[in-house]
Amino acid sequence: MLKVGLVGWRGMVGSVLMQRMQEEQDFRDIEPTFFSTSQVGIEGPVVNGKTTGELKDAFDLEQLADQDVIITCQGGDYTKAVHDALREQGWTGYWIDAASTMRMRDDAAIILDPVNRALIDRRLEEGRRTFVGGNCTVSLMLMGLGGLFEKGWIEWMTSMTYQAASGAGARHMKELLNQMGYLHDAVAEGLNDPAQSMLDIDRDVTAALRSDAMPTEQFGYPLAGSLLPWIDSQLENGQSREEWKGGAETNKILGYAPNTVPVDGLCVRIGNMRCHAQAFTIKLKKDIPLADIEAAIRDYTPWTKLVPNDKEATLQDLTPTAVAGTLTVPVGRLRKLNMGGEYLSAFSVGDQLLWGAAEPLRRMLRVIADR
Ligand SMILES: NC(=O)C1=CN([C@@H]2O[C@H](COP(=O)(O)OP(=O)(O)OC[C@H]3O[C@@H](n4cnc5c(N)ncnc54)[C@H](OP(=O)(O)O)[C@@H]3O)[C@@H](O)[C@H]2O)C=CC1
Ligand SMILES: N[C@@H](CC(=O)OP(=O)(O)O)C(=O)O
Repeated sequence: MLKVGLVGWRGMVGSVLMQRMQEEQDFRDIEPTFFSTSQVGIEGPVVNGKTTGELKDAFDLEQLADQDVIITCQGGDYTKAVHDALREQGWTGYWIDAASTMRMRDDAAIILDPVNRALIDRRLEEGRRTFVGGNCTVSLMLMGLGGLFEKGWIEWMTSMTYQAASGAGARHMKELLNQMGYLHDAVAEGLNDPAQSMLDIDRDVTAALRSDAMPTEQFGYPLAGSLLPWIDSQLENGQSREEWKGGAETNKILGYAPNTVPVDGLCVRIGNMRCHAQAFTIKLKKDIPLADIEAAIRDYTPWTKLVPNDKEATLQDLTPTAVAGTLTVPVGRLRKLNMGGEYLSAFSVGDQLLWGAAEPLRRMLRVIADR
């Protein structure tokens, strides 16, 4: 049975991974060992009713080297500290990672098997051993629009994102809720007073947003009642790193040479919990009929869902409220823009902790276990 070491299973992405692995009975086919960077020696999790022993030290290269597969959701610093050191020691196991650190390395493949299973199989045949989950917005975009790439119809694309707090981690999700509570508390009395004007209430909300008492330790700025048009670090060309990933990772996942299909846009954090949404402007190579476009999207993966471009269906099915906690990736608002028949608009939503983070990792483990 495959020996699998799990690191980072307690975090936000890791807990969703654990939940999905239990739902799908993945633990039946592996011998798991749980590691921690901070809780060594403490009892590990109970998995499908079975205890898993004491937590091992996630920096103990000898214990790690005993694994056939290591899955980590611990983050980039851990990857930097451990991966290369383990390889240098001669470890030839499979490393499956959620962090972005190694995504663009030549010796690593980005995994999103409903989209690039053939490429993953090729890399396995070539003897590659390092597999990394894609950036959440990129993976969710491809789960929705991969059918259009497969047809070769896209010349270029912009993606304007509406990204959830969960992309920044559990503590940020808590802070978002605390910010919402703080704003509500600041005006609760006035809200219940019919004599209070909305203008006065709004003024108090703005004052609360700007107040030093607004909880902003994690994000650094108010997100609730506002938005943050910058995600990840700053690059010299004015892009955020999150925006850069759109073009770089899309082309790598599809096995294209860099920038074969240019993808760029603006990435924005908004006040929702765990679903990333994206608005796309797609420049088609030619004027493809809308019905053909809809068919290519509808049939792409079992999880891709075409939402008719009407108001009721859109507000019912194309929102974080409808999608959170599910694997469905709805795509809607499909219409030709006034710029001409080659210009298509689209909108999609996806749970960034599932297809955006945990799901491709557990499915890669399955691919390896089934070999
Ligand atoms: N592919 C993608 O799009 C995404 C990738 N990621 C990647 O996954 C990494 C982990 O993200 P995320 O899960 O949000 O990070 P978290 O901060 O939620 O968890 C990371 C680690 O923090 C430690 N930790 C300390 N205190 C606690 C606590 N109270 N509860 C739970 N864990 C705690 C745990 O390690 P220990 O048990 O060792 O103490 C845990 O594994 C990111 O750094 C990023 O690289 C994240 C989101 C999306
Ligand atoms: N940066 C993403 C989440 C994430 O961790 O992405 P990446 O794995 O590419 O660093 C967000 O904040 O929504």
